[in-house]
Amino acid sequence: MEEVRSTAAWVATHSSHVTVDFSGIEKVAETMKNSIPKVEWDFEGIHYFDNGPLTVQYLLVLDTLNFCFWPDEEMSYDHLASGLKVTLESDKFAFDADRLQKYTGPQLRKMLNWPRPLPLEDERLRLLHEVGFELEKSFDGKASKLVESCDKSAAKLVALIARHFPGFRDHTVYKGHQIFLYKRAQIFAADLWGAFKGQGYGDFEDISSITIFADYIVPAVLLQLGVLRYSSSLANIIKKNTEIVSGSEEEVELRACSVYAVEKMKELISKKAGKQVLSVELDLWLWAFGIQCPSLQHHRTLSIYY
Ligand SMILES: Nc1nc2c(c(CN[C@H]3C=C[C@H](O)[C@@H]3O)cn2[C@@H]2O[C@H](COP(=O)(O)O)[C@@H](O)[C@H]2O)c(=O)[nH]1
Repeated sequence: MEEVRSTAAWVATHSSHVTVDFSGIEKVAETMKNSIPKVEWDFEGIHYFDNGPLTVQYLLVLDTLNFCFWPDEEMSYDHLASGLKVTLESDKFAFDADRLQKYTGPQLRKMLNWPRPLPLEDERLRLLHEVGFELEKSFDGKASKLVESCDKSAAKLVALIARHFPGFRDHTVYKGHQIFLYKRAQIFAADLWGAFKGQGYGDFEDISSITIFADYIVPAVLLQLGVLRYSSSLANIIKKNTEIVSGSEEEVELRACSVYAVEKMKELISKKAGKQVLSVELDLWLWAFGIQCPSLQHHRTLSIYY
């Protein structure tokens, strides 16, 4: 999304807690120019897929709830993806718009096979209800209709989602400037593209316009790769597992500098390799690398956006 790229760049050129290290980017680009990383979408084998509209419904529900697992140290993304998959395989009407509007906490925990309250459980329910209500009101209850109305444009899909679903409006004000990150809206487009291998509901002419998804894993990976640098006070906060407030300068700089750094990395690798690399591909490689590093210390922000 252009407004994600340009506003993330504004943060990166005005930041102080997090800075982008271009020599780090150069080094990573140099190592990757010949072997551009290809991580398979669903490399874990945990997602529902039937090559049809029900998969689109599954991915929208998945990305409605795809945030903030860290408060429960036993919970991670794969519990969400696989729990929703099992739910849909045992009841193909489970994600119908009217059903989404009525789920309760105990029902959601049962879906995810979770023995205790989920992190931000009330918010997860509110967001599920919101998506069910809006799908019913504007898209005949079907996420596939939402995707069909975006003319094969990922950017249009992200804009449509931001317009219809307040819970996906991942933006903030940083030093008086509005910054757009749209992590869950963009990852929904990328999940469609990955699941359907660029065909059918995943056929986007402008998938190259999607940036990385500003979550809490990728910034930590970029720090480890020497692509990002943290101030000593920020490094300390993260080391002590102290929470960082949503909307704070530190949080916005962690997320936006990650987007900007990978956009720069993408440009450099594409130039060196002589062919276009996608941010979506770099993201998946960075994220997969991150979740395999058990010692990775990421920042902790309570957020419904990532
Ligand atoms: N940047 C980026 N962030 C991603 C993903 C994914 C999953 N992508 C699926 C698509 C294809 C693959 O096969 C994956 O299965 C989740 N996340 C974010 O990470 C955090 C979860 O971390 P932990 O608490 O350790 O599970 C949380 O903010 C979540 O929103 C990604 O791809 N990129």
